[in-house]
Amino acid sequence: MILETKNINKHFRKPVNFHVLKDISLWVDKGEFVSVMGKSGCGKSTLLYILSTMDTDYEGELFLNDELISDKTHEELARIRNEMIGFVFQFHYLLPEFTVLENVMLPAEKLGFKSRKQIEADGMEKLALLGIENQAHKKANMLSGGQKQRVSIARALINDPKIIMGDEPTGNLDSKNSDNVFEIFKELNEKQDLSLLIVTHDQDFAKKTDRTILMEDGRIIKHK
Ligand SMILES: Nc1ncnc2c1ncn2[C@@H]1O[C@H](COP(=O)(O)OP(=O)(O)OP(=O)(O)O)[C@@H](O)[C@H]1O
Repeated sequence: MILETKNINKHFRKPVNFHVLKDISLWVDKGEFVSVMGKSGCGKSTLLYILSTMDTDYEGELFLNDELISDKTHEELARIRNEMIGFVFQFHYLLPEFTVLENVMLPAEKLGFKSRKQIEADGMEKLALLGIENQAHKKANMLSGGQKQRVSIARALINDPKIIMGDEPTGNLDSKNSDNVFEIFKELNEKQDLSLLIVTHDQDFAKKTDRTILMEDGRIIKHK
């Protein structure tokens, strides 16, 4: 399994004690494309922060690629996260004054394994994969919403992650661009054997994934 949790519980302590995630046990198989749905406020983003190792304040066990990682240090988690996980958010968080290519290169430069030349070549390869290599040298703020989201997917792919996690990556797009992002995910899933876990409010998007995890009030109520 690429991702697994056993009995994850989380409480927000302030302003009052609030049991936000309750006994969350889930899994994503290698090569699986899974969506997460549930009403606003049910805990999807909170869960994604934990799964993506950015939040470590919880009880329970988290496994990535069959390795227990809930007991790792912050430094170890930063390395694991950079190597294993790609993120796509609702808002793209591109640096507007940087070029498209520079934005895509950032996570690889942070990891520091490769030369700048190699990272540049990899960045161009990812942009080509998403059909936007001709935008590489434009400033990020010059692009349309759909193009920006494709850049953020290229950025998520730069370190060849094992899994892509998304928090409403199509939430800010019109239906045409939304379909386009789904097709990109599907192609990465099929051709590159990439696993995906995508939080979405979009029924049509969720229906097309291999499986939908349904949440309600901090619990998982359905795995299929
Ligand atoms: N830092 C915090 N402190 C206290 N409560 C919080 C905090 N962050 C989120 N919450 C509460 O936890 C619950 C779950 O929030 P979360 O953002 O995970 O929901 P969500 O399912 O992602 O919602 P949406 O679909 O609207 O993005 C909500 O009731 C929210 O108000």
